[in-house]
Amino acid sequence: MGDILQIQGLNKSFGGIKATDNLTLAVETGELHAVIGPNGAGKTTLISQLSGAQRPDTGRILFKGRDITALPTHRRAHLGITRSFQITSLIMDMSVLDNVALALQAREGHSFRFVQAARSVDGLRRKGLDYLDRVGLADKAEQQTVALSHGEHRRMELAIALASEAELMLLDEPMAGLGSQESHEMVDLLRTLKGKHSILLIEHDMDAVFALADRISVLVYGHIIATGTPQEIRDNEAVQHAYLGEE
Ligand SMILES: Nc1ncnc2c1ncn2[C@@H]1O[C@H](COP(=O)(O)OP(=O)(O)OP(=O)(O)O)[C@@H](O)[C@H]1O
Repeated sequence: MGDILQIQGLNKSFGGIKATDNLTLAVETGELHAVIGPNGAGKTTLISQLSGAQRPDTGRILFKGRDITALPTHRRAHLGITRSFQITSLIMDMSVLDNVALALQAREGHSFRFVQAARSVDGLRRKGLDYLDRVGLADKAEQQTVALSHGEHRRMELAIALASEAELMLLDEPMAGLGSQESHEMVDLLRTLKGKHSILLIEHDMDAVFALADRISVLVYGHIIATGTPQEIRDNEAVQHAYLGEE
């Protein structure tokens, strides 16, 4: 299938701290690739460089073979890369359906100011409801977003990510703050995306990571120390050492 994303020799420092240290990693088309690592390993800094929120000092990022290292976030989004969860995009005083409608409009390149008019268009409304249905929120469509629970907000974020129809989804800690029942539901939802989108998942919940990932890369001090299947990562001594070292 080939690689949808190639990260080549990426470096990013903050003062004396090397948050990204000669990082090389590839995400195969259609795979769910998780990046795990101890606190402060550089996961957020990596995803920020992939979304375009931060610029690497050196190194290259290729999306479908094209060098996107210097492109701003909106250009990357247009090419088919979306980042979700950690930077929330929900507008709390709008309805649940309007939030999804906004994402659909953004994809189609309309101005957000026309959301009311556009929502009345049957097609957009139907599509929005369809995405909400896929995350189990169709019955909440007309509610104010602020009235929903944290778990429901996370599912809304997923609906918005789906509405972007991105080929590459950067999922930044989708389980954060979820209870165990909600986490299970989120894992089930994310499983339904497998194969349809290429996914780079950053997540602290190891049960979720090992349940979902096709491959896992382990980041320590900004550097990938191992990449492999969940079983290979479980059995890897350097990985065990890195985690045991943390505890
Ligand atoms: N803007 C910044 N200025 C200075 N140092 C930073 C900045 N952003 C990140 N760092 C440092 O870079 C390192 C990597 O941070 P990063 O947040 O990417 O790690 P992380 O793996 O996402 O951590 P966590 O799992 O706790 O979210 C840390 O030492 C952090 O303190």
